[in-house]
Amino acid sequence: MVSLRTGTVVKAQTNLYEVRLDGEEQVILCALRGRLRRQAGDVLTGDRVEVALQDGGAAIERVLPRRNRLVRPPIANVDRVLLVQSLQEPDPVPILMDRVIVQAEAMDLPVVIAFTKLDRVARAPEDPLPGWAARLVEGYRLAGYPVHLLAAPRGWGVEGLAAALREGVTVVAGPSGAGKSTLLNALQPGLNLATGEVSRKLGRGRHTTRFVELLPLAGGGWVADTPGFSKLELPELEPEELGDLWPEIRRAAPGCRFRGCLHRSEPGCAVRAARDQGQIASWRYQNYLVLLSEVEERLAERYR
Ligand SMILES: Nc1nc2c(ncn2[C@@H]2O[C@H](COP(=O)(O)OP(=O)(O)OP(=O)(O)O)[C@@H](O)[C@H]2O)c(=O)[nH]1
Ligand SMILES: [Zn+2]
Repeated sequence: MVSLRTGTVVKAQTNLYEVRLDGEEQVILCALRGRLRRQAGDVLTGDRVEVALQDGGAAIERVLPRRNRLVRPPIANVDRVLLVQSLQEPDPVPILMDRVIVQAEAMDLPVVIAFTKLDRVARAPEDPLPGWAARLVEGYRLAGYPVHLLAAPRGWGVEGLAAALREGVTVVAGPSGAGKSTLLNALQPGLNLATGEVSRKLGRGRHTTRFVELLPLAGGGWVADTPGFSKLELPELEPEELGDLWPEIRRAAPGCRFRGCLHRSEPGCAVRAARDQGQIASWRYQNYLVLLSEVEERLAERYR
């Protein structure tokens, strides 16, 4: 008797796959069905698969269509990017955050922002933030991103973030030392990731071939054990496309006088008007201009 079931690959290794069948807690080890075997490596962590269960054995029969896929880490069907950034040590560099966000936006991935180490800049979770931090949070909230403020070792903000990650698969991004491992440990007390471990797993060492694993979170949902978006390069795009990757610019742009407005110095620019009215944070707008120049320079180099 063969029974066909669907499930999710939680860990793809060479020719061996850990699959969690829908509706079950347990993870089973699967081989690949012949025809798929030639394309090993085409089955990724996060893939939705059809599994044939037959006395004693389990084999992946088919990979169901993917909604998306990341190259680094190799993972399919990502639901969101969690951008983790400490409020202090390392200090936030907003344009670096915006570079990560632009990459996620280019893939249509929702972004959730978690500012960690709140206890370094506030005595209590409700205390007002220093001005610079308040402007940072405000700018991202104006853009429409959910922003969480946390101090995981004190339990501040952990529940709210857990609720935001309850569904689907999350890939974490953020600089070394931002508190990613600390945060994941707070979200899944069984994990016991050594602090500093996430980046070691990043594979900054050249020879690391490691397998991405989806870890279940205590409050529901899954998180990839390997961070993504560590490259700060912008995706290939035309200058006119950059604004689409900034939600607050995207919303205002239809009001611009000229189609193809780059929102720099064109007359009748609704994006600049929105900035003047405080609907777009001026630092976000400035970062957009910096990245716009970068996109233009890269384009110019291509024709040189
Ligand atoms: N005060 C305070 N310290 C924190 C907080 N979160 C993390 N830390 C500390 O910050 C340091 C770095 O935290 P990690 O969790 O290792 O950071 P990471 O992002 O995983 O770092 P990499 O693995 O290098 O990418 C550790 O010493 C943590 O104890 C926090 O909310 N408040
Ligand atoms: Zn404009």
